[in-house]
Amino acid sequence: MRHERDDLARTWSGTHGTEPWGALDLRLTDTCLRDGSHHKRHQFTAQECHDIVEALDLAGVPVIEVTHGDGLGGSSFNYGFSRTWEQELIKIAAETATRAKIAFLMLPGVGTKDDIRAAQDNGGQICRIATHCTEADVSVQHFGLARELGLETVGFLMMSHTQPPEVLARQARVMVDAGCQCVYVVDSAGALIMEQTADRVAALVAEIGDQADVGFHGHENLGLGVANTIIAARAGATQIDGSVRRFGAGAGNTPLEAFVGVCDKLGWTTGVDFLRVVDASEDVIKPAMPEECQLDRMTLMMGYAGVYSSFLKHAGNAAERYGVSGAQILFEAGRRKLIGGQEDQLIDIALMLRAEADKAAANS
Ligand SMILES: C[C@H](O)CC(=O)C(=O)O
Ligand SMILES: [Mn+2]
Repeated sequence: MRHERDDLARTWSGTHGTEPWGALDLRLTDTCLRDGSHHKRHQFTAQECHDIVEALDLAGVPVIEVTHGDGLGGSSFNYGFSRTWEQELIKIAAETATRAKIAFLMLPGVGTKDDIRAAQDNGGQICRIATHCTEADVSVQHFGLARELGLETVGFLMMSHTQPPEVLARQARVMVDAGCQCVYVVDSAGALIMEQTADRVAALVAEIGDQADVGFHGHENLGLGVANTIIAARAGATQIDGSVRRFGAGAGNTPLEAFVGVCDKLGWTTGVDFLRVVDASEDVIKPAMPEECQLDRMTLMMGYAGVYSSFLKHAGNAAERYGVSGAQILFEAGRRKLIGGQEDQLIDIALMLRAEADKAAANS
């Protein structure tokens, strides 16, 4: 069986000719067990965490992110309570992985410094700190602590579509000066389109490339996850996020298994076994998903209006509760330029839409 798999991989890899960007070497992070937590409404079981980590580790995925969808401390009334405590999930992941490093996410203000210490005690090795893309300054003390603790550090500039490349580059500089070793352009809304991704990544590479890596985290809300990720890599991103089977917020993340297949064909190195990661997708990830991530009216609206992907379930809940259109809630959220942490405003928007509908009905 192994022999056949090797033959198959040899037959199909690099079949599309010379890649003008050369043979890139990328480090992939799977985020099913963190970004997918939004899609799963934070209901991962210990067994699912174990099985997913085991399968991804076997496929050779080098980094696996595990945390509540909104990062350490996210289990709350505002964001949704976890079924299994995230520190327990991190511990299970670290005990299960034989090769992969376990990463965890934290948003300053949602998580605390003590949460970072606990995540490290439970086996987390990479501390990823996320801020809105104009607020990198709130991450300074957390990067300082993470480096002091000997953790590897990654910075997340969320909602990167809202700012031009030069603003993002300045924010990346703040993170790097604080001790961040890789800054990600994070397309939280799945709103970036090809060259917009490349320009942002290139600006970060020009600003911090001699001191730190640049990464890219994509979402599928306009169906551009893989395309944006390819162009990000060509622009210099060397750390790449995705989720097997797109298991993530909104329409999901860049499908990691598809991206691995593309890399094989381009002659880029990821260290991930395409056939094994496809098996993981079918046999382990799919059964753990509540349903496939959909490219539908709601998620397309997120990409179109530039809405934070994590708002999807909150908008759906508000729409159901007040009998209004979820897509209209998201459209208005985009118009108001809401950012992560403003989930409560989705309720305000639903109430406004309800009042407008009641008024229209009374006048008709
Ligand atoms: C907390 C968010 O879900 C982080 C993220 O994955 C994104 O902004 O995208
Ligand atoms: Mn995301």
